[in-house]
Parts: sequence; C-alpha cells; structure tokens
Amino acid sequence: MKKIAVIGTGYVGLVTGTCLASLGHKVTCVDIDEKRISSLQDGHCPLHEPGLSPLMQSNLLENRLQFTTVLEEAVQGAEAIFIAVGTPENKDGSADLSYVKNAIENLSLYINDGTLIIIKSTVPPGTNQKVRSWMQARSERTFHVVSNPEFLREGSALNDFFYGDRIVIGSTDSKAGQFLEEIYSKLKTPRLLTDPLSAEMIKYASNAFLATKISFINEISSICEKLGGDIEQVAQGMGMDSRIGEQFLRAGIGFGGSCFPKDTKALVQVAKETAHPFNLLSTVMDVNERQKNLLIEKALKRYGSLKGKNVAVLGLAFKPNTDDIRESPAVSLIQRLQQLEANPTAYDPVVKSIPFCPVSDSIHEVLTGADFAMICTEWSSICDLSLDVYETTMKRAVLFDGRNCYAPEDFEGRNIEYHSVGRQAYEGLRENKKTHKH
Ligand SMILES: NC(=O)c1ccc[n+]([C@@H]2O[C@H](COP(=O)([O-])OP(=O)(O)OC[C@H]3O[C@@H](n4cnc5c(N)ncnc54)[C@H](O)[C@@H]3O)[C@@H](O)[C@H]2O)c1
Ligand SMILES: O=c1ccn([C@@H]2O[C@H](COP(=O)(O)OP(=O)(O)O[C@H]3O[C@H](CO)[C@@H](O)[C@H](O)[C@H]3O)[C@@H](O)[C@H]2O)c(=O)[nH]1
Repeated sequence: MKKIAVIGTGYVGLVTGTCLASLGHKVTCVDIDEKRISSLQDGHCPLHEPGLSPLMQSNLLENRLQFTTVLEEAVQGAEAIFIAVGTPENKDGSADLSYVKNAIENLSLYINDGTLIIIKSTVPPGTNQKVRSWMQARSERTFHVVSNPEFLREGSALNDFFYGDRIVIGSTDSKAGQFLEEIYSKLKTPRLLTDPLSAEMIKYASNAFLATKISFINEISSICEKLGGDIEQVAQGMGMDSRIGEQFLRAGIGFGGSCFPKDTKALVQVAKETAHPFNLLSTVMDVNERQKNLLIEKALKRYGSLKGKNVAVLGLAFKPNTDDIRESPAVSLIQRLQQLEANPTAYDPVVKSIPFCPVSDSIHEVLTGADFAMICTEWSSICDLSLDVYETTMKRAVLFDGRNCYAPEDFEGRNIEYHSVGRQAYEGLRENKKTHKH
C-alpha cells in the first residue's frame, strides 16, 4: 500500500485515483474546482463512465479514496503524486502547459524529500525536463519526475486501466521507475521502461497513428462511394490482415473527443518547432474536418437547400458510453445546420442539454415531424432502434447514417430513404421516388 496524491479530478484523474485505490493504495484526489470536489465528497460521480460510480463509492466507503481542494492535505505524507490536469490547446494548436506548470509550482510548497512526481497528463516531448526545472526553480527538495502517459478510452476506461495493452514508464532514474512498478504491481499489463522523452512521444505518436487510421479509412470510404464499393466489406477485408488489424477502421463522420483533435494538432506544432513539417498528420486533420461535414454535404445534394428543414440529430456524445461532447462531430453538425437555417433537435441517451439546441431524451419525439434524421453517435439505443419507428414517426423517412449503424440490406422493401458512409444510398420504395426532390 502506497500513499498517493492525484492532482486533477477530470476523466484521467478520477479514473486513475479510483483504480489506484482499488489496487489497495490510499489515494487523495485534489482539484481546484470546489463544486466538483464537494459533489465527489458526497459520492456523486460527475462522469458517465460505465462502472466508475460504484467503484468510486466502494473505495470511499472503505476509506481508501478521499477528495479535497486543499493541496497540502493531499500531498502530506504522499510518496507519489500523479499530475492529471488538463493540457488544452493554445490558439496555434500547441499544448497549453499552464495548468501543469501551475500544479507543479503549487506543489513545490509542500513536497517532501524523495517524492515521486508522475506525469499522467498528455504532454509534448520534453515536458518532463521542463517540470524538473520548474520544480528546481522553487524547491530545494529532492524529487524524481517520471512520465507515465495514460491510454484509457472514454466509455471503457476501467477496463483499459486494469487490462490495458501496456504501461509506459519514462524515467532517468531506475529507482523511481521501480517505485512506479510497485504501484502497478497487481496489474499484469506488459511494461515498457524507457526514457521520459520517448514515453511522451509514445503517447502523441499512438494517438496520431490511430487518428491517421481513421482518416485513411474515411478517404477509402469516399472513393468507395464514388466507385460503388462497400466500405464495411473493405474494412473487414483489410482488418483480416494481422499487420493492419481490424480496430479503428470504422468509417464515419470523423474523430472527436478531448484527445485526438487536440493531440494531433499539438504534435504538428511539436514537429514545426523542430523544422520538420508533419505534412501527413496535417492532412489527417484536414480529412477529418471535411468528414465532419459529410452528412451536410449529402443532405445539400439531396435537398438543394436545408432552410426551414426540421432535422432530428441522433446522438450528441463524441462516442457511445460517455456524456462527453468535447469536439463532438455532432456539435459541429448542429452548428452547420443552424448556419444553413435548418432547425435541428437532438436526442442523446445521456447528454440531456446543450446551450444552443433543444435536446430530448425521447428518440420518438425528435423523429416526429422531422424532415430527415442524422445519426452522429452509434449508441445502442440508436443502432438497435427498429426501422418501423422511422417509418411510422417521420413525415417521409429519410435517414443519413454517419456511423453505419444499419446495413443497406435492412432497408429492402422499406419506405425509408437511407444514406450512409462509403456505401450506395438506398432510395426507398419505387413509389417514393416520385416525391424524391424537395
Ligand atoms: N479524457 C481522456 O480520455 C484522456 C485519456 C488519456 C489522457 N488524457 C490526458 O489527461 C489530461 C487530463 O485530461 P482530462 O480529460 O481528465 O482533463 P479535464 O480537463 O477533464 O480535467 C482536468 C482537471 O484538472 C483540474 N485542475 C486544473 N489545474 C489544477 C490544479 N492546479 N490543481 C488541481 N486541479 C487542477 C481541473 O479543475 C479539472 O477538473 C490531459 O492532458 C489529457 O490529454 C485524457
Ligand atoms: O474506427 C474508429 C474508431 C474511432 N472513431 C472515432 O474516434 C474518436 C475517438 O475514439 P476513441 O479512441 O475510442 O476514444 P477516446 O476516449 O478519445 O480515446 C482516445 O484518446 C485517449 C486520450 O488520449 C487515449 O487515451 C485513447 O487510447 C484513444 O483511443 C471518436 O469520435 C470515435 O467516434 C472512428 O471514427 N472510427
């Protein structure tokens, strides 16, 4: 059992703190957000993350997990301190390290000799060195800084923590690395011990590579659409090659979330600073921007103008099983619809409101009276919806599926017009074709 402090109770801080407590450590999580901490102290989990709330509550009951706004209290006696604050993007796309710097400067007032500082936040290569110099400028204490990037995915965060593909430990000091090994000793996850800069680069490179895979399959899907192929079959066939792998080959309306968009931009900036332009990754980002507009382009082609159209937007979260709408393709789609003077109304099973668009938790309600529907998130409540519902609730059922939730053959003999990604459109029953335009 180690005494651990976690700074930041966002997605990463809360999951890390809760899971470390479950491994038997005594963990105190600290945040500057008083409302968040007070709610956490009352046992309310602020994130919609499967399994997190009960795990957090049982650790609170067992006294292994605590929350505070008082840094001194969290750090007192702590042998290891995880930094899990945000690293949002600056205007130029580079990573904003001000939260990390601020956390380190505050920490310098309280750390004990020999404390291990562990950087969990996603930071540009070279940050470990910066953290050391920020601390040295303010404290005479001895300390070690280890880079330990986090690879969890929202929606499957607990599974990713307990059964991840790897634990990367970047350290210049073998004893510090060994101490972190002890913290994770109950996990069977493969370890990679490396230097701090390589550890930091592993995180950026992994996200950039996955984003590239998504933009690649989205490009193939556009060509398939033009030539008449089926992207789902193509992705399946590609994924059967173990060198390629089947994951992250789902074509759709692009990647969103709090990581891929920001981390790809940050890596492009890192590369720029080394005078080596990362053209490939810049294009990955351009392809993603275009992809986010795909359903709008299809609807414009279909209707000419979207002015006055009532649109049912199905799904707001950037992916299923989370309530996170950061950089969600659904949000940019809604904003674009509004620019085009359409009237979107959204459904999401967990996101209950957003400031700029009406949201309903009834899928039937948003479909009723809609001119067409657009699927943005592949929630099971959306993918499993019977096609009868579209036929019976909509004026004339027209569906733009941005996540390929349905197969085109599901629509055979149906009174539904179906447009998806990287596959041919299904125009609905013959008699409907007469009323196809406007
Ligand atoms: N969200 C993910 O799925 C994920 C996965 C892997 C890595 N990451 C990385 O982890 C980091 C954190 O991500 P997140 O999504 O949890 O961020 P977040 O923005 O949701 O949460 C950060 C938290 O840190 C708190 N904070 C800021 N400064 C503080 C300070 N000085 N002292 C105490 N608390 C402070 C904020 O109040 C906030 O609650 C980022 O670098 C991100 O790129 C995120
Ligand atoms: O084949 C795919 C896979 C994903 N996506 C989209 O890509 C985005 C990101 O999805 P995912 O990676 O599953 O979720 P995140 O929670 O953002 O996780 C990513 O970002 C985290 C933060 O850095 C990392 O820790 C994870 O390893 C990395 O997968 C979402 O909008 C998905 O819809 C696709 O369009 N097609």
